[in-house]
Amino acid sequence: MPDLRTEFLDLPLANPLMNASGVWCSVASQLEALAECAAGAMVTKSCTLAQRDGNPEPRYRATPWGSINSMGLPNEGFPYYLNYARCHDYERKPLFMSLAGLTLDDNLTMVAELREAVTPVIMELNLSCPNVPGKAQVGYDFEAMDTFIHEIADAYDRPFGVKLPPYFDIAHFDEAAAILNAYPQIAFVTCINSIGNGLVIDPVSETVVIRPKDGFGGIGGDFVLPTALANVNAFFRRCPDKKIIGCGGVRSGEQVFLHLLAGAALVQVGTQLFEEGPLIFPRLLEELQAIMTAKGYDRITDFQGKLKTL
Ligand SMILES: O=C1NC(=O)NC(C(=O)O)N1
Repeated sequence: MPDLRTEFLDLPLANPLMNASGVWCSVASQLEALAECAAGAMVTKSCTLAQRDGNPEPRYRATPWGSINSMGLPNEGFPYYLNYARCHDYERKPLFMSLAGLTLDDNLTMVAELREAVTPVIMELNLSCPNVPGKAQVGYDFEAMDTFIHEIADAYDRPFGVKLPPYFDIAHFDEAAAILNAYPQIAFVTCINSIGNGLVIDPVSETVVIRPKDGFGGIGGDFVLPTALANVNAFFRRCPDKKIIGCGGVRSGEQVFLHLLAGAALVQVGTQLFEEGPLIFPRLLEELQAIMTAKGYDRITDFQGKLKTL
């Protein structure tokens, strides 16, 4: 039976799977379900300094190929998730905490408090929420991204990671990686967040399917897989001293396999977890093991990051 165990930042994990921030991780009951499920790690919903209701509903819609969402960062506020982080059983699995402050100052306030808190939680700095009306994604403003990371790295004393939007231009992969490589404290890069500001239209009602922003929202699911794999592999090639966490388009063991092949150390599940719940994890692990058995791989490192080119 192939061995799915792995490690991340010197922590042992039962397997490389975890939820994507925002899915099944907003309140304690969901977080407890993730702590008990088969996933090797877990991350909290991106939090802002204060509690937020988020955007008006309907703000999420599943489609045959994935999903569109404009949640607008609804969350219980930083203290709620910091309290959960204090109570989490780290022997069971690592916990990541996603921060998405609406301003640099808010992020610095949260990071300063996280620094003081005695907890082994791993910080994932979300630079890529596409759904807060009027707020451009920091990940698409390289000067702002450099400033945010510089200030936050200064204010925080531990390794952390960043959640990036998808990039679509080689020059942008180069520029983003150059910024990240200037900060050894950035231990990992999570690629990708949803593809921002897509538009799903119902042909029968001739209407958009979500209320916020005239129906514009982040796209997840099957359609984003090639872009997710490209971003994972682009940063895997450009940031040899950092780990890459893959996110986007995972609905079966095959896509987990592809993310790992492209260079991901861990793989996050979003849309399909939203639809299927935490029982998706045993299914994905079984499917991944079947693929590894068929290919004669005994462990993840037998193929991780070993994508071939022609
Ligand atoms: O970073 C985020 N990405 C998304 O696709 N949606 C959520 C949100 O809107 O809260 N945040």
